Amino acid sequence: MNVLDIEALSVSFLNYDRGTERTNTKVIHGLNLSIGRGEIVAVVGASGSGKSLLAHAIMGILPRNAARTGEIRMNGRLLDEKELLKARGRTLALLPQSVGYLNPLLSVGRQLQGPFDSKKSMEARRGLLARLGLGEKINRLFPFQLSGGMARKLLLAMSAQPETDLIIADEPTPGMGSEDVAETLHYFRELAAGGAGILMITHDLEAAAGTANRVVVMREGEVVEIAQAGSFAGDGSLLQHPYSRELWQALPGNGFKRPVAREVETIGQS
Ligand SMILES: Nc1ncnc2c1ncn2[C@@H]1O[C@H](COP(=O)(O)OP(=O)(O)OP(=O)(O)O)[C@@H](O)[C@H]1O
Ligand code: NI
Repeated sequence: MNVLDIEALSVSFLNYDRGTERTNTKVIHGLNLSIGRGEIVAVVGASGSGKSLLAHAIMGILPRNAARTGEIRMNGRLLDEKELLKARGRTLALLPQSVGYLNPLLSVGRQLQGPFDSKKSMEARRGLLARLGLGEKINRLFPFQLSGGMARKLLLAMSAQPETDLIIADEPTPGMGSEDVAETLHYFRELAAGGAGILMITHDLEAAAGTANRVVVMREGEVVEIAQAGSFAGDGSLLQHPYSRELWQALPGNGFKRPVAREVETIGQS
């Protein structure tokens, strides 16, 4: 059984313009995705393509003005309100994209230990921080005293739960040095080896291709391709969609080719 099954997920926002006029903006269109036990699936795509909203839809934390259709199942069970309440922070973990999720008024030590966290989770978290080079001293610091990379490590540690089946990591590594990035990716591989499913949203296509089993390429709310990670190699000819190839070829090691902007494509076609 898969850890995660998403069927025909769509998310749209209802916005009120000029008082009474309502506009409905679709930001995710008919998305299908499954993650098996022990599998790492990366999600890549330009800024605004809907990656974080996908994460928030799975976690059940979309903003109030968002409307969602489609089905999301975890371990075969529909993730409705009741299931989400049981799963979040236990079998379902989120590593949020923004360090703004940290409480500015709590020291690191106090953020790290929620009221219901077991000794086992605390051991996992402290162990992870130590692996990332952060010792006990960090406990006394407050979020404003942390560098971007340190804050990111704290978020990673806070997401650690011994019973996690599915972890949604939204940009886990920006601001981290290369050794810490490698350590973080290694940690995800360990989690996967233990049977967890991992959805890793990232701008780092090389890290995605080097760590994940499959890579989901999103553009403007749509999945253009779900590729085997190994297809991101050479000149990208194993990739099905031109946009996936563009992303791959835009990397410094692959020629730095500038991606063709959507507008230019459209003008070219008309
Ligand atoms: N509360 C909201 N109301 C209306 N539109 C929203 C809201 N939140 C997000 N959007 C829109 O949904 C789209 C997708 O946003 P999302 O945050 O998922 O992008 P992303 O792929 O995570 O981008 P990034 O790589 O910059 O993190 C964007 O166009 C954004 O403007
Ligand atoms: Ni995002």
